[in-house]
Amino acid sequence: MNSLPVIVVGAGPVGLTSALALRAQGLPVVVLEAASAGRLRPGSRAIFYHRQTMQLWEDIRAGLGWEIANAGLVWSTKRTFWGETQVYERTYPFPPPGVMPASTNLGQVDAEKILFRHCTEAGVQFAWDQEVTDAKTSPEGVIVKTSSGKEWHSKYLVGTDGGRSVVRKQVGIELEGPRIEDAFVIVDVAEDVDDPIRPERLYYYEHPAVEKRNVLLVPFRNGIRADIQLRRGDDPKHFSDPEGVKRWLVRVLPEKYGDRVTWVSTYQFLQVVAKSFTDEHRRVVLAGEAAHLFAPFGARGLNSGVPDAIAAATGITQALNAANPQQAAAAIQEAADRRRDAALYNRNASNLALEHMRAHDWRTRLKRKASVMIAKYGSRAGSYLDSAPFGPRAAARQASDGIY
Ligand SMILES: O=C(O)CCc1cccc(O)c1
Repeated sequence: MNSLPVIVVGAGPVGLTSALALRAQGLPVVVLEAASAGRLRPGSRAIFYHRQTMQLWEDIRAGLGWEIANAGLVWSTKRTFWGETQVYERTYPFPPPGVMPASTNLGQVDAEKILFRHCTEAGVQFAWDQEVTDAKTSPEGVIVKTSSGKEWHSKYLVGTDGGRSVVRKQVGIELEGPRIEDAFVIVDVAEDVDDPIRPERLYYYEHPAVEKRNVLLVPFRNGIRADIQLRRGDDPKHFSDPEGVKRWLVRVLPEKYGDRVTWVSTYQFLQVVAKSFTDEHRRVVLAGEAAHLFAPFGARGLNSGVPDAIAAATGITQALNAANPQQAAAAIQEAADRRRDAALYNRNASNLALEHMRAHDWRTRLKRKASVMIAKYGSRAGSYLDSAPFGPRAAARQASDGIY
């Protein structure tokens, strides 16, 4: 059987980005996807794309970053409350023409539709209904078996098949890290386009209408994401079954949204990173959720999956053009190590956000309380309260040239 230069496993946003980045290098690409053509995954999932992410998309495919920027909703005001008191507000000016917004907000399903169209226009080949059942690497390449009974041979493979990645398991790479005990319920509601809420990101510590639970509201194009942080001892079902969702949702959003729920999910977040982003033969590179899973606060999931995908494509291109096998292996290892370093940095950033929200440590509780007391006298304390639930603003500098 002829060996393809590279296969991508998984047609989610990171897989589609890998495919486009490989096409940008002039390589033929086949994407294997377990689902059938046209599948639509429920839920908003990733909704928040940083400017760097849109710029990376624009770099690999002219017009793509801008299309996603324009398709999304740009909220320019963020506000934070402690109980009933507003402790911070900031409004950003709209960027001048030609400058990408600092972020845009678009449901992952809609971003995927745009990425998929660009992939087909760029000549990416898709093989649907191809659930990977077996993946083996050797010094020569990769052999993948799929549920359809087909066997696929390639020199390299990008594993973007999500948190339960079969590719990762097949090549014997484990995820390391904890599961956070606190539970969060995340709800999407459809926006009322004739009478939308103001496009503002709101964070409430101790929301008075929901017995002092923390609540985050993030508007995105045609929708709003509402997250509630449950208390220890709360029964997640009480907040996530249809009646339960409605009970708390209509206390944090106008009543009409109680009948506009489109998706509900309960999470206990994993904060895990793969032990290695490549296999022993340097033939597979893991990217996105196949390589790391973080809590969404700080939006470091897809925003780091995109640079993972591009690093994998660059490493594989270098390996295919390398003068000898040692040089090829070094190119793959370098890409894998760089993105693993970035993932460790991103996990730490996400851990800091979670620790701030959970406030299990007395020092965090003290710092938060002190900040509330002085927030009315200056914006620094308020700014801390506003940004801390999302972790440090900085991207993974040392690890990834300033990208997530
Ligand atoms: O305000 C921010 O910087 C991030 C807001 C956000 C967006 C999407 C998901 C999430 O958990 C937080």
